[in-house]
Amino acid sequence: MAMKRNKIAVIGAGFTGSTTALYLAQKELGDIVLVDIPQLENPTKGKALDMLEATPVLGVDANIIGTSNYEDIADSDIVIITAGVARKPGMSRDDLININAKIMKSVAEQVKNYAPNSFVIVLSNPVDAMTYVAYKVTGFPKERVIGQSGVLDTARFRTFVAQALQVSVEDVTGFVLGGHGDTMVPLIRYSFAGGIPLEKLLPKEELDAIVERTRKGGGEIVNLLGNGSAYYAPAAALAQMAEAIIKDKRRIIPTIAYLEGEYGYNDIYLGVPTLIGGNGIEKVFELELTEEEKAALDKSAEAVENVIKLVR
Ligand SMILES: NC(=O)C1=CN([C@@H]2O[C@H](COP(=O)(O)OP(=O)(O)OC[C@H]3O[C@@H](n4cnc5c(N)ncnc54)[C@H](O)[C@@H]3O)[C@@H](O)[C@H]2O)C=CC1
Ligand SMILES: O=C([O-])CC(=O)C(=O)O
Repeated sequence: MAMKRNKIAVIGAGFTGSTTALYLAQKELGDIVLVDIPQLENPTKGKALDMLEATPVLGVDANIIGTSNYEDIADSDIVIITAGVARKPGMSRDDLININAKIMKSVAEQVKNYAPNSFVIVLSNPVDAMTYVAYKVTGFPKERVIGQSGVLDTARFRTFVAQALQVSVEDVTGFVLGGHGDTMVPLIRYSFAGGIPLEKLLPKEELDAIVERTRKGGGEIVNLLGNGSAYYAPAAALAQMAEAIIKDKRRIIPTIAYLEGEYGYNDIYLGVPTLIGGNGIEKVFELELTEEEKAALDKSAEAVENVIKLVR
């Protein structure tokens, strides 16, 4: 049997979607279908063609098309959903719930119809609740519907730690649990630089400040950009998750997973450490938490539950 390239659909060809498509092409992970609404069909085709014309210079083979026709996502192996509205200064991610839930429902219906065997990776905010909507509407098994927050949140944490220590970002690992909001729970106890616990390398006040900056990391970019939210780092996170599935890398990375009893929560999507490979989410790691850490996670889960309640 002839081998075929993977097919990856990216729904929403705005800042995060188009940047993700470019990273996917650069990593030569498969052919890419960029989808946006009919009113933006020409700009979407234009972005795709422009990217395609970069491939000879980049030295990668990937077909890239732009479309507003969902038939074009037929039989995609992976569908990345970035469709929706981004927040502006002064807004919280949760303020997007009504408008983005509507968009997510319509997109998830199309994914269910045209790409029934795909792995779905959700970015649209509020992302924990949007991943829940995608899961319910597609009816796909929980292993195949995954949300992105933790790779981005730990990337921000790692950046700030590396800056403080003046060391390579590669040697810093982070660990963030909970919802993708200001209540997220970066766990210092599980974070290291070159295997050395961060608590041995930085004073408590400095670590506390890094935790606080990480929690508000999305808002920091929103305030700087003025009219939209982060996209380079979020897109890099999406490409890493797609790569983990396509190459069956069996990476241990934090993702937004459906919980059925893990950490004491039920019928909720929440950020937790997971094993990601060729079958999607292959495992949720349940760790012992201190009382203080568990209380912080409970608070974050409650904030997520309050939003999911609105779409359940
Ligand atoms: N989970 C996370 O860590 C992050 C989440 N986000 C979220 O991702 C979403 C996208 O952000 P950006 O790309 O910056 O926004 P953007 O506004 O640049 O792009 C969104 C695109 O979605 C399109 N769209 C709307 N309805 C659609 C539909 N039914 N089908 C296809 N496309 C549709 C819009 O036309 C637009 O082009 C936002 O909700 C944002 O809050 C952004 C960064 C990080
Ligand atoms: O802050 C936002 O609205 C976008 C986002 O989720 C992030 O950059 O973490």
